[in-house]
Amino acid sequence: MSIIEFCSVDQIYHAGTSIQKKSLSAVSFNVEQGEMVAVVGATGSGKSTLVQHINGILLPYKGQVLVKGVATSEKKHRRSLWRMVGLVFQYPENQLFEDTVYKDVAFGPRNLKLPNTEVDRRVRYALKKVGLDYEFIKDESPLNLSGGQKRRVAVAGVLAIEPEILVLDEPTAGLEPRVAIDLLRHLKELQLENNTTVLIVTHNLKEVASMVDRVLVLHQAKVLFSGTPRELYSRYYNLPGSGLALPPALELMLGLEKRGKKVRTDVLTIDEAVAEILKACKK
Ligand SMILES: Nc1ncnc2c1ncn2[C@@H]1O[C@H](COP(=O)(O)OP(=O)(O)OP(=O)(O)O)[C@@H](O)[C@H]1O
Repeated sequence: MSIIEFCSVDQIYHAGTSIQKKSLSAVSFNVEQGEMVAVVGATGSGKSTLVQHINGILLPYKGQVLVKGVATSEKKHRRSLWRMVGLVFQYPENQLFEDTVYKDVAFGPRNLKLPNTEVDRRVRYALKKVGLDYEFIKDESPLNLSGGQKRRVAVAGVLAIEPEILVLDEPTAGLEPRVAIDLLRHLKELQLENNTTVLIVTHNLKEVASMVDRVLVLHQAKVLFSGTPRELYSRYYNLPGSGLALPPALELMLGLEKRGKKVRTDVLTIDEAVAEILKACKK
């Protein structure tokens, strides 16, 4: 059984009014336990709408979303769904409201009525997972932190709930590239160490292409493609309107191919591109 199943899901905002808007149309896909999936697509394609179905903030207008085999619409399972699925909204740092980092990260576990020792363990664990030094940062006011630090604290607040499924809507938006890559690296570690299922909504597939197992491309409320990043890039030209940018390593390979060099055109990383260039030089 897949951990997440979307079965022919339609979503309509303001249904039955003159301003109704279909933002998901017959969306079907599965996510396996422990997978890391990127959700990409042009602005307005339905990415945020889609991920808000996973913890039941939005319920399907038609069809079903199942998490561990249970429909998100089942009221009696709501609490366990919220514990299982951690959702990090766009710009989550706007929701930091406590006077210290410690209290902010502890908010979720305290809400779960966990004993203080367990709350403390989780705060330490979550801050470490996002690359922050517990002793250094725990008593700081969130207001005094840099943008990147605030983002990490906000993500730590969700990690402290220890969700089995972690959904992040544009987690690197507005961060400088070095900070963004570091945060993504920590999310990858979390996936690999804890078998956490991770879904990342992003405009920047280039940034995550080498770390995700699968990419889901949305286009005008529909799933246009679901497969590995390599499969996606090898079919890139068949995906008009997806608004995808190529990773620099792949652009380099396509440039070489245009100049008559026989190189692989499914590379994702600079290391792979270097290996191809060295091979081409030897020929
Ligand atoms: N609360 C809402 N009320 C009405 N329409 C909405 C609402 N939220 C989103 N929409 C519409 O649904 C469609 C999908 O929006 P959504 O935010 O899911 O797209 P997205 O792919 O996440 O876009 P972006 O990349 O710009 O964040 C858009 O046309 C949007 O205008």
